[in-house]
Amino acid sequence: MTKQYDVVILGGGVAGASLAHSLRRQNKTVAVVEDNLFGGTCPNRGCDPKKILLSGLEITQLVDDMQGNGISGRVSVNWPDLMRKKRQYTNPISSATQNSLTADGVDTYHEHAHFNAEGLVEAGNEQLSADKFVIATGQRPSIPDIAGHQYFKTSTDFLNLDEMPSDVTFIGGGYIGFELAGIARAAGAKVHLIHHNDRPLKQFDQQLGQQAIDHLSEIGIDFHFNTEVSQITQVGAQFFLEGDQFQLPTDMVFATAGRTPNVDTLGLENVGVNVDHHGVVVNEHLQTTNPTIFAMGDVVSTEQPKLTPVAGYEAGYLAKYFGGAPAPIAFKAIPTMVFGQPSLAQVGVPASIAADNDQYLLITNDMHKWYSYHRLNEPVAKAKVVIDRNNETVVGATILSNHADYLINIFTLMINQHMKISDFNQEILVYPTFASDIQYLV
Ligand SMILES: Cc1cc2nc3c(=O)[nH]c(=O)nc-3n(C[C@H](O)[C@H](O)[C@H](O)COP(=O)(O)OP(=O)(O)OC[C@H]3O[C@@H](n4cnc5c(N)ncnc54)[C@H](O)[C@@H]3O)c2cc1C
Ligand SMILES: NC(=O)c1ccc[n+]([C@@H]2O[C@H](COP(=O)([O-])OP(=O)(O)OC[C@H]3O[C@@H](n4cnc5c(N)ncnc54)[C@H](O)[C@@H]3O)[C@@H](O)[C@H]2O)c1
Repeated sequence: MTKQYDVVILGGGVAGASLAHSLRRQNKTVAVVEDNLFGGTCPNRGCDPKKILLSGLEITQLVDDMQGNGISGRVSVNWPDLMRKKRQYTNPISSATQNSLTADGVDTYHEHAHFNAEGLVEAGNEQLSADKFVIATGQRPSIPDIAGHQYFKTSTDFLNLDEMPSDVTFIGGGYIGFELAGIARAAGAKVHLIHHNDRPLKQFDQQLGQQAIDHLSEIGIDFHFNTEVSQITQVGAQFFLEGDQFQLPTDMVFATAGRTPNVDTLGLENVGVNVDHHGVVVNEHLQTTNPTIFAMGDVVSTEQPKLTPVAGYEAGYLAKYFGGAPAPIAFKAIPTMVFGQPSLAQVGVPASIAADNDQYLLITNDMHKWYSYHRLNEPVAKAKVVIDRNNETVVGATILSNHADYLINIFTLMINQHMKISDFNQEILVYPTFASDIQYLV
């Protein structure tokens, strides 16, 4: 028998679960179909577990930085213990998310969802019909198609490692490669990061990106740029990576070469939903080429970065749109950050654009001797701030520092609220803090 809903959501991740709760507040009948862990990537195998493991890097680095400045004696990461803490956090997530949906009146199906030839969603033995369907199936790690690709591990495997191997290699120098490399290094592994060109972290300011790489090289990460790995072979307990004039033995190799939208097994050809290389094609209402089917979160092919707050924002948009608000979706400036020691964060107009345009004033500061950074002996702390000369507002910022997260969020507020620098400087902020330093940065 076919079950009828107002809205059926494919994927119970960040976007799917959030939309389902919002629609229940409008008294809509809702079903969520999830084939893996409810809660999706971020809390189970992404942002949150990663950041628990990152605490090993934060704490060991802080203690290292302070040696000879009132702190003596090193600390080390106990990986199995840190992993236990991570699992204490992640293990309950899926059932808690599913229970919370059910308690809110959402029907949940723990099945793989796909559209059948009749245009209904099949979830195991059930057929689900709806006024509107929403695709929120996210992305999965891309595995480079090379000989021996079966030996690749993924970020999901990394975030669940019982033991940290002595020697690990990441192929792909983006967010995930850099973040996991820092975590592995702090846990005592010899770390290699291989990137196929000379422009890793391509979304970020090149100069500050290079300074992050210089620092990570100093703490022992081996970077191999302009290097294509074409083959992986297993030799005993190790893996042997080979490319043109390149050979590297390693204990474990991780594919961190991007992510692929989960669209291939959804039966989208049955319902006339167009996809491209980046995901589901949508219009300014997140509506696909089939007017009854919408898409949101990581699975959509849009220029916005694929991040948890973006997925949540899109879910919020669709809840309002389904509730009768007709405005197209609009995005403000979205901050992004590679977590590490230091972290690299960016929002708004990039420094590279500002440097060639008279409309903008580009202010660059080395802050590592400033009081807040000096106090903790931070080795690297730099900022590039872009100011619009026409109205004296901040329009862009890139920060390289252990505390970039604090600063980038404040710059995001200033940018999106079009706050004049003179108004910001009138605020009385807690001193001495990284936030109060912003008044010296602009
Ligand atoms: C290692 C890592 C670290 C990250 N760190 C950060 C970070 O620090 N900050 C940040 O903002 N973002 C981070 N992200 C990105 C963030 O996790 C995603 O942007 C976010 O999870 C997207 O939410 P979503 O709901 O669109 O997709 P997801 O959370 O991936 O949810 C999609 C769900 O759909 C399910 N699904 C897929 N196909 C089907 C199907 N056919 N039927 C039923 N269910 C299906 C999946 O199992 C999944 O649960 C990270 C990602 C990774 C991998
Ligand atoms: N802190 C965060 O917010 C955060 C953290 C992790 C992930 N994410 C999200 O997850 C997405 C995916 O992250 P990612 O790091 O996997 O992808 P990415 O696109 O950021 O980086 C992958 C890199 O690998 C390179 N590459 C591709 N094929 C390669 C090959 N064969 N050999 C060597 N290098 C290769 C690409 O040029 C690219 O620079 C991000 O775009 C982001 O949306 C966000």
